[in-house]
Amino acid sequence: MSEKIFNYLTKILDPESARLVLKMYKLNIPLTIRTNTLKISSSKLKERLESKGFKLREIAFIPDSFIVVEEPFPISKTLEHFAGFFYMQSLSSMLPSLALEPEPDEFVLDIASAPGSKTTHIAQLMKNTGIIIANDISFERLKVVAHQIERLGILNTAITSIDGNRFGNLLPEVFDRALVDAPCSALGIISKANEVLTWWNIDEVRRLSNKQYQLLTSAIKSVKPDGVIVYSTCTLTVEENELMIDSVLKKFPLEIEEINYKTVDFDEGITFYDGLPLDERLKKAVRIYPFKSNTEGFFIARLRKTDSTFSKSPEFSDIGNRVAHEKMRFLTADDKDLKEALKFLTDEFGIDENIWSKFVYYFKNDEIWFCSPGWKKFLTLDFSGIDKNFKHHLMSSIIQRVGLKLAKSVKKAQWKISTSALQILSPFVVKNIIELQNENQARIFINGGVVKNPDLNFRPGTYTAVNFDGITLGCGLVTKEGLKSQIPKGRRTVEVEVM
Ligand SMILES: C[S@@+](CC[C@H](N)C(=O)[O-])C[C@H]1O[C@@H](n2cnc3c(N)ncnc32)[C@H](O)[C@@H]1O
Repeated sequence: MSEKIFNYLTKILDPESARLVLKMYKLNIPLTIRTNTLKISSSKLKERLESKGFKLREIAFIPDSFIVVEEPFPISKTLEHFAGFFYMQSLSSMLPSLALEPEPDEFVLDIASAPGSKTTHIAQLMKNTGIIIANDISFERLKVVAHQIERLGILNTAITSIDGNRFGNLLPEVFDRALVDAPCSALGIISKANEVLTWWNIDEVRRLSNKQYQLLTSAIKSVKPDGVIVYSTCTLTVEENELMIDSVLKKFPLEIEEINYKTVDFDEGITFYDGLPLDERLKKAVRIYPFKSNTEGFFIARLRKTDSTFSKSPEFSDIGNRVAHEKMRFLTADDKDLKEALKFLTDEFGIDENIWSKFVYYFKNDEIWFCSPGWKKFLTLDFSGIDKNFKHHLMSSIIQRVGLKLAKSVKKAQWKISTSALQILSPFVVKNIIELQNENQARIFINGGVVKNPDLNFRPGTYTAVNFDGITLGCGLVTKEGLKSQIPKGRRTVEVEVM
C-alpha cells in the first residue's frame, strides 16, 4: 500500500474508505460500452452482440450504454467494434460529456481530448452537427483520436494540437461549451493505472494543479457569456478539484450548476479542507468514489459563465510563427470541380445525389474531405472582436484535419471512395456492392488481403463496397487476382474474430 497516498486520502476520507480507494487496484470494474448512435441503434447493437454470445445489460439513466455481463471473447475483436458500432468506455468517463449537454449545431471546444473518449461521445450527442475542436498537446495521442473519428464516422470534429492554454487568447468568447478533462494525478483510476502508486506525490499534484488552472482559465475565456464549461478529472485530490473550482469562482463571473446523475452513487464536492472553508457552492460538484459506485473515481463540476471576460482582440502576432497551410476553403456540393467528383461517386455507387448537399467539402492535395456544414458557418460567422481573416488564418495554421476523407483521385476523372465514407454512406449505396461469402473471406479482407475467387461481376479496376453479415466492411478494388482490400492500415490494428 502506498503510505503517501493513504496519508493524503485520510485528509478527506475515513481510514477505512481510504484503504478501499487503494484496494481498487485489485478490483475488476465491470466492462461498459457506449453505442455509437451515429451508426446503429442500441437495440440493434444489443441484438447483434447477443446473437454472438455476449450478454449486455442497459445502464439505468445513461442513454445508449451497457454493462457487458458475459463476454465469450474480447468484445474489442468483434466485427461490430471494427465497424464502429460502439466505444469501450468506463461508466464514469461517460458522465462529463453528459454534464456538458452539448446541443446540435453548437460550437464546442474539447481542450484536452486524447484519446477521444469524450470527444466522440460529444459528437454523437450533437448528432454529428455543429463543430467540435478536439485539441491535445500530444501529437502522438491525437493519432488515436483520429483513428476513433474514422472508426466511428465523425464528421463535425477538427483536430488541433496546440497548448490548450492559448485558446482563451486566440479564440475569446467563441464557443458555446468547453470541456476541460484535465491531465491529473489519476487516483480515481488506480485499478487500471496502478503505476500511480509509485509516482504519486504532493509535488506532482501541485505541478498538475498549475497546469489544470491554466487550461481551465483558457477554456473559461474561450466560451461565450452564458456558455457552459465542464471541468473533470479522474483523481480525488482537493488541490486538483475543489480548490481549482474555488479559485476560478473567485476570479471569473461564473456560477456552478447542479449535476444530477441518478445512476451512480456520488458525493457532493468538499467545502472544508485543511482547516479552511471553501465556496459553499462547491456542494454542487460531484465526487465519484470507486468503492461506492464500482466505476472509476471522478470529479465533475459544471460552470456557467454569467458575464463577458473579453479583454483584448487577438492579433496575427499571437498565432506565432506557425505556417498556415493552404487557406481553408470549404465548398458546397455545387462547386464545379467538386460536382464532377460527386457525380462520379453517384454514378458508381448509385448514391442519391441529394445526399451531397448535407455536407461541406474541401480539397487536400488529391483528396476530397467532407464534414458537417457547421464548419462553413464557423469560419464565416462574425464573432465580436475577432477579425474574419484572423480566424481563417488561425484555423488554417492550427487545424490538422476536419471531418473525414471522402475520396482520393486515382486517375483522371476516377475517384477511390474511402472506407470511412463507405461505412457512413452505406444506407445510400445501391450499386457496386460485393457480398463476401464466408467468414474466412471477411477475415482476409479486414486484414488488408486479397480475397481470391469472390463472386465477381465487375471489371478489374472497379472500386466496390464490400459487405459481410449486414455490415459494410470497406472499399475493395477488383483486380485479376481477386478482390483487393483497400481498408487503410490504421483500421487494421486489432485482430477481428469474425463469427
Ligand atoms: C485525462 S487526459 C484526456 C482524456 C480525454 N479527454 C478522453 O476522454 O479521452 C488529459 C490529456 O491532456 C493533455 N494535455 C496535457 N497538457 C495539455 C495542454 N497544455 N494543452 C492541451 N492538452 C494537454 C494530455 O496529452 C492528455 O491527453
